[in-house]
Amino acid sequence: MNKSKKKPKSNQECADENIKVVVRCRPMNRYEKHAGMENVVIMDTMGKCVKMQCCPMNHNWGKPKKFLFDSVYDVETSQYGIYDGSVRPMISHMLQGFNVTIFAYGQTGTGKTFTMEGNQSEYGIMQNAFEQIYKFAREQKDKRCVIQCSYLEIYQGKIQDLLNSAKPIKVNKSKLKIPCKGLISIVCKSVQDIEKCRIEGFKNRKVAATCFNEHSSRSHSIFTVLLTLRIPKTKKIILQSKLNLVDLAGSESLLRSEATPLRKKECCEINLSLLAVNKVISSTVAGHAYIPYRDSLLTRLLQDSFGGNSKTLMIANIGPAETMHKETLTTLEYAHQAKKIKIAPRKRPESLETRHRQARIALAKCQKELEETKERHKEKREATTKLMESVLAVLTEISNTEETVDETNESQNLNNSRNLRVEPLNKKKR
Ligand SMILES: Nc1ncnc2c1ncn2[C@@H]1O[C@H](COP(=O)(O)OP(=O)(O)OP(=O)(O)O)[C@@H](O)[C@H]1O
Repeated sequence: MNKSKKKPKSNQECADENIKVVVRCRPMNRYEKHAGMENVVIMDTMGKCVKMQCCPMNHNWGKPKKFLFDSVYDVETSQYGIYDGSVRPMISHMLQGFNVTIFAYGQTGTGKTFTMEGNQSEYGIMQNAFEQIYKFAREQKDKRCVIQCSYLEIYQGKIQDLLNSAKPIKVNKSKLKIPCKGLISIVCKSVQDIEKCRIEGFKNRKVAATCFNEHSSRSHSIFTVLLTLRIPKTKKIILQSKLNLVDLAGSESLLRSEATPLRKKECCEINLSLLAVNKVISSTVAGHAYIPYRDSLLTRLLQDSFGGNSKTLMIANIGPAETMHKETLTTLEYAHQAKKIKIAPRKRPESLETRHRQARIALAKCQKELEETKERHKEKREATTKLMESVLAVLTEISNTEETVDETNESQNLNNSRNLRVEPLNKKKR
């Protein structure tokens, strides 16, 4: 029998333009090199594919696992290389009015903070993004461009304002959307201003040495840039968009970390919130009606990036060493799954204008229908009145006729009775 087998869709075919997933592999660190570890990851930048060798530690050699992504960056890729290849187009979307989220995801010590924040010698995504945004702002000669920023971290299930550490952020648990009321937002007139905020906030982040990373972030951080473009005379907003730059804390194995009780507690919180991210990704991809955004603060804050009105870039950071094999595989599997999420962002404020226009059109349509119905009713009422009049006329005529008939009958009866001869009752007919 000639059974036509359905060709399985490759990840590229399922690709949704609104969520891009790229993978970046950091070089072996000093410790890994010193220990002479095997490299278990092959980064095929041209083929946009990551091949994962089976782990020599598990003596489980076989065919390497293959994962396709939107882009793949190997150890040779510079910070600017990843910016130019995958981040610049996202910032361009933001400058066109879309909300954009860029987040670094992966195991501890794989280079998430390095990718987002850079170091003294190389800019990270954040500084390069600021340059691009302010270049755009400078070009807006006849418009007023306002850029604001806020910077928060989620540490042990609490939100902390990194630009105003004195003020705790109240979490409104009943609200599903944005639970962080009171977060400070600073207007920044230049790249220097916004960079000052980033540095200031970065200093306030919870960082600690762990056995995997000397400067491990113990919290998830979200740096938000809000761009508003107005016409100076009318103050009308012609463009408003938001950029979320997210540096997630890395997942780490409790069993493998020789951690203090505090580090273990932090580790549990981090792993739980990352698990919540993974659950949100799985449920969204599976098309479940209920997506568990409420499982953690992180997923509540990132709700828009996974299923709402945002274009999203996920940078999955991995390490090449055999000791990280299991964690790298998990990161790649989740990143691969995230690629299948479908989101439909709308431009802002075009979306607002569009919605207003659509509402106006709908209103005009309703008014037209109302008028038509009124007209139809008027016609019907007139027809009904006419009909009623005709009915009345007919009824009147009938009653007149009846009266005439009655009168005729009465006079007839009278005549009849006059003509009647009263015969004696006892007279028999012959
Ligand atoms: N692509 C890279 N090139 C050179 N060095 C890198 C690269 N990626 C990471 N590193 C270095 O690796 C170390 C760990 O990186 P980083 O702190 O950014 O990891 P992380 O994923 O943010 O970790 P954590 O989740 O624990 O915060 C740093 O010293 C960093 O400079």
